[in-house]
Amino acid sequence: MVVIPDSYSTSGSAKIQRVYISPSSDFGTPSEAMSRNLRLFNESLSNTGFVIIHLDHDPSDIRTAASNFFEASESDKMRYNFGSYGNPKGGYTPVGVEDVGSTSGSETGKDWVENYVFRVHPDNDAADTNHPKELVEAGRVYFEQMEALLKVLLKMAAASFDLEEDYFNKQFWPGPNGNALRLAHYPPQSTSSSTISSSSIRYGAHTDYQAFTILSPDPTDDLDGYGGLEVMVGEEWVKVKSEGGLVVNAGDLWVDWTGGRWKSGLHRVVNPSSEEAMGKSRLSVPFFSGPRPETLVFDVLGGQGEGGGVMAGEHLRRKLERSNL
Ligand SMILES: O=C(O)CCC(=O)C(=O)O
Ligand SMILES: [Fe+2]
Repeated sequence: MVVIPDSYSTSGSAKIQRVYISPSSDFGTPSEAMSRNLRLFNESLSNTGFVIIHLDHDPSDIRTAASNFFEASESDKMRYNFGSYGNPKGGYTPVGVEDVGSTSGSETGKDWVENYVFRVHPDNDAADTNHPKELVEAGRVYFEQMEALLKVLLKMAAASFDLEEDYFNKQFWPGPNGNALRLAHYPPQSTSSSTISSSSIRYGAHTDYQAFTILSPDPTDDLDGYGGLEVMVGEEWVKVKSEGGLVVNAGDLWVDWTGGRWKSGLHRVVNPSSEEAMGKSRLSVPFFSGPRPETLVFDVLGGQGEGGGVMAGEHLRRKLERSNL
């Protein structure tokens, strides 16, 4: 039984809503509860670009596998570096390479994060590249859970705009699509790193590049002094309190798909402010989703219009180039 905490108030009238969903939700026969959830989902994404999803979910296996991996020495981890961040094979990227803020014009310098990325689909099987076995096994299970949830979210999106149930799902499957799992590890900041400048934060302000991102945040994010994920609502940075839910946000493509009705919320990960939290690491697990790269994304309500539409893969490529400069 999942208990949903009270809906999440932020500044002004814009609220990040909490929505309970079950993976077996049938959007073809809407019930009263379902209509309410759909309304909150739509409202939350329109006002903030974020929504918190509560469901039966246990990320402990992937979190344990990721923590074990990041504990290894730098040279061991570098054996799994297969190129720049965003390369098709994924793999390990050390601290001091990515600068995600530059994709949205914010200047905080290199991000204080190391990460591991992989994709699982028939034409780009994670097992074909030399990924660490323990990570891939736990990752494969988690990836499948995220894809199941994504399918439900895409149905909710279609229902929000009175489109046929599989309107968006058909743009993702059959793949290969833009889905990718990222394991993000933010090392303790009490130990200084020469690759990082003093203006750096854990992850600079940015919007996500594709469709939905489904994030399992670090549970300590809810505590005061621990930093963590923040989203810009109106003119204010607001701390995202997941309270056990998964944080879902709409990436840039939703702005194109919805003609701007849904926001691609600007977000960042800030440094801890308490002495205690500075000595702790943070681990988050975002799952990014995107349609097949050749998908032309245009306003589903307004039509394709004059020269409208953005090619999903092209948009992703441009954003990744900027983040690695
Ligand atoms: O670590 C987090 O909580 C957020 C990560 C993020 O924004 C991203 O990977 O795009
Ligand atoms: Fe993000």
